[in-house]
Amino acid sequence: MADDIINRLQKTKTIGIIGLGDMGLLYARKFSAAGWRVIGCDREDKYESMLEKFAANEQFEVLRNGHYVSRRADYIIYSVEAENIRKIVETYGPSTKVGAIVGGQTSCKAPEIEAFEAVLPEDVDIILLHSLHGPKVDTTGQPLVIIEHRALEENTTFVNALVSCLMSKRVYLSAKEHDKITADTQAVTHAAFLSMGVAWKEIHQYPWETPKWTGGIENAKINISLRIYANKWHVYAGLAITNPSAKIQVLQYSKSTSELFTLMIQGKKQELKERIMKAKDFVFGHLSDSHQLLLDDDILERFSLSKTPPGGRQPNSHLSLLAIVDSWSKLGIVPYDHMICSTPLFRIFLGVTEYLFQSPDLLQECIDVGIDDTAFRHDDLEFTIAARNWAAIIEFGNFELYKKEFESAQEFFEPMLTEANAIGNEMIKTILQRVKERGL
Ligand SMILES: NC(=O)C1=CN([C@@H]2O[C@H](COP(=O)(O)OP(=O)(O)OC[C@H]3O[C@@H](n4cnc5c(N)ncnc54)[C@H](OP(=O)(O)O)[C@@H]3O)[C@@H](O)[C@H]2O)C=CC1
Ligand SMILES: O=C(O)C(=O)Cc1ccc(O)cc1
Repeated sequence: MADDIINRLQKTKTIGIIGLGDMGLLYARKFSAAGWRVIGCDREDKYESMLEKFAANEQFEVLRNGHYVSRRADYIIYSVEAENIRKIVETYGPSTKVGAIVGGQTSCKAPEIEAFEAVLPEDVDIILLHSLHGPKVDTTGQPLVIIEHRALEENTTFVNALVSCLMSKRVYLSAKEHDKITADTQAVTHAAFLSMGVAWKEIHQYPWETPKWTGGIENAKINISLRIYANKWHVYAGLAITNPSAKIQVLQYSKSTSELFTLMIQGKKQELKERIMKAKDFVFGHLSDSHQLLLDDDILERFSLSKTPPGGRQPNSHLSLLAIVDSWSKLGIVPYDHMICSTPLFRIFLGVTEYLFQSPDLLQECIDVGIDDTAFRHDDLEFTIAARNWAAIIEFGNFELYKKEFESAQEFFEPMLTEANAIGNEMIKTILQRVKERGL
């Protein structure tokens, strides 16, 4: 975008952020550093502490509550818990400045739009955002979804001028398209790693202390699972529970997991192999011979949390990876089509899955282990139960139970979360660099 347009807009426009948590703060800092006038607030009862925290050292202004932000800002971004979006918009929406634009950063757009349409005056435009990464990830090159739901052309120009400082890859979608794709790239991805965490907790094992889980693929599973458990439960609960497509997809993931596991314990090797090969063909069949793998086991080998030198890759049934390919195939999803809304975690999940399915010997080894080796039976049983439990919690939309399950595993992993986050950051940086080099 031309600098003169940005400069002109910066002289007249004010950006408002309601919710100065992790993502709101990221936006407030980025926009104010780029020269925009930014005002923001968090919950009113935290006003004094927010002033203390931010007034002296930040370039944005902290106000008492969302009314003060709404009446002054030309673009107001709600960056609050998904569960509460309706209530919060009902509180501050009527105070929106005449002719302003309103948007939100919540991870599922159907409830956000519903709230805005129900509450906002008609003279207010609606342009939604969703940065597809966590608050600690560099915004450069990451997907940023923009949903121009109800907007005059001059207002879309303004929002595009504003977000250009994030240097993200802008993706224009409808709210419906966004929710359908992110159900896969986010909700199911999280369901898989949440289930791994619960399974480890249930068998009372820290995977970095057990030689069974060594090697690159295992490092990716461990680091990502712990990365999720180091975050806030409401982010994951909100994006899964409020997204209707997520319920269907997470349920299929659980169904695929239990059906594959059943074939394993029944010893039905031929049936298992046929089902896996059929799913493989659907998901990866279109890749050309020159397709370069997103990841390989070696590149992930060094990101280990283990204190003892890595003993090299160990055989595993990789039920969690077999099940994602089976569920993509059952739902008719080609995950490569979802790269436009990919998060770092999804790219890693797809990367390790692709590696497994594109390495014929490794895939055969999984099938053999699944059928002939009982070493992973208990783990796979717990994984199957955990996947079903998450699917039920999401299907019934139970935030309280989600929180309880999440925090119980979070507590189990607590001693390792800081270290896992640090190593996870390094792993993600390396992988993103590689993905970038390949222009993906
Ligand atoms: N974290 C992530 O990786 C990403 C999150 N998102 C989405 O962005 C949104 C924000 O997430 P995130 O920043 O991580 O979460 P946080 O919990 O860090 O931030 C939300 C903030 O909003 C505050 N808040 C609650 N009610 C009000 C209110 N009435 N007025 C003003 N502020 C209020 C919260 O206060 P309190 O905690 O006291 O309730 C909290 O500080 C969520 O919808 C999430 O799904 C999107 C992309 C990435
Ligand atoms: O990459 C992930 O899946 C994360 O865990 C971070 C995240 C969480 C919520 C979002 O809406 C977008 C990104």
